[in-house]
Amino acid sequence: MSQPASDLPGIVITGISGRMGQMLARTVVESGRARLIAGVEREGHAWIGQDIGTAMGGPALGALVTDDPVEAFARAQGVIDFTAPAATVAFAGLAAQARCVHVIGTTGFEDSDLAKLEAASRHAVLVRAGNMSLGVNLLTRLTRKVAEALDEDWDIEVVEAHHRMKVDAPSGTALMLGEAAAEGRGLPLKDLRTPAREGITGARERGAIGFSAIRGGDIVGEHDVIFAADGERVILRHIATDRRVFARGALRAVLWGQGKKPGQYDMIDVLGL
Ligand SMILES: NC(=O)c1ccc[n+]([C@@H]2O[C@H](COP(=O)([O-])OP(=O)(O)OC[C@H]3O[C@@H](n4cnc5c(N)ncnc54)[C@H](O)[C@@H]3O)[C@@H](O)[C@H]2O)c1
Ligand SMILES: O=C(O)C1=N[C@H](C(=O)O)CCC1
Repeated sequence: MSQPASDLPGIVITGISGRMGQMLARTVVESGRARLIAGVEREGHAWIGQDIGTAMGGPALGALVTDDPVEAFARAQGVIDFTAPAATVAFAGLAAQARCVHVIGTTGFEDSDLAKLEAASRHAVLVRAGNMSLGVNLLTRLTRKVAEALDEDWDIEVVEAHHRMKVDAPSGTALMLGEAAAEGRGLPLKDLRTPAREGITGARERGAIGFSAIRGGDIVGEHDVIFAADGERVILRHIATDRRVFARGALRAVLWGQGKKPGQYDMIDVLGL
């Protein structure tokens, strides 16, 4: 891997040592369409001060890992952020101050976090999606269409599976698919969402949308949207086998966001779906 010396957009990756952080670093550098200028990690992390490439076990890239996002964002045009909700909310304020395009892949936000991201997007471009892959974003469109076409005789269930280290459930993708299904039914997801099932739950409520989560091994991300009626089922499925699909989407988003008006966007905007 080597970096082009040019006026390509400068990118900072937060959570650089993470599963997605490292995949993003490789994707940005290999693309030749952007310059990786710094990686951000938590204060006290073993990678602070090291070159990103050498910290990842490869050749040097001429970009360091830092615990100072303010300084790093000041030199950048874009921030790609797959970390954790509290970190992302803090980065959103700093990225907006630096007028960087902030691409957010982090999942697991509370409504109060989302309000803070909305506030940051008044000053800068923010692109957020619970899944940045082309396949899943296309699947949200298909889900909405199928939910529109089938009445409430068809029960909707979203089933997702991820690796053993994932900390949030349902996944951001499952929520995107649930929102798409609810949109197809003409209501917000909060009105249709079934609480997690355990014990004597009673029979299923007509029209509700249910979620189930599996956690195990190194599963990258699998999602089924099941439409179940008496005597037949329709199942829409996406399987991710490589995190590169998320990283490619994030790179596309950070390049797309350059020069756009401040506001909050998603991958449907980026992909033009
Ligand atoms: N939207 C998508 O397409 C997509 C795809 C994959 C993962 N994700 C989401 O991205 C997030 C990260 O996933 P992961 O598998 O890479 O997790 P991970 O635990 O491997 O990596 C997270 C990284 O963030 C760092 N971090 C946490 N707080 C920080 C802070 N305050 N400052 C700097 N760095 C900080 C951690 O040290 C870690 O290196 C999760 O929310 C996950 O659900 C989204
Ligand atoms: O590995 C993860 O964590 C993933 N998170 C996103 C989600 O919550 O849907 C996307 C898939 C991988």
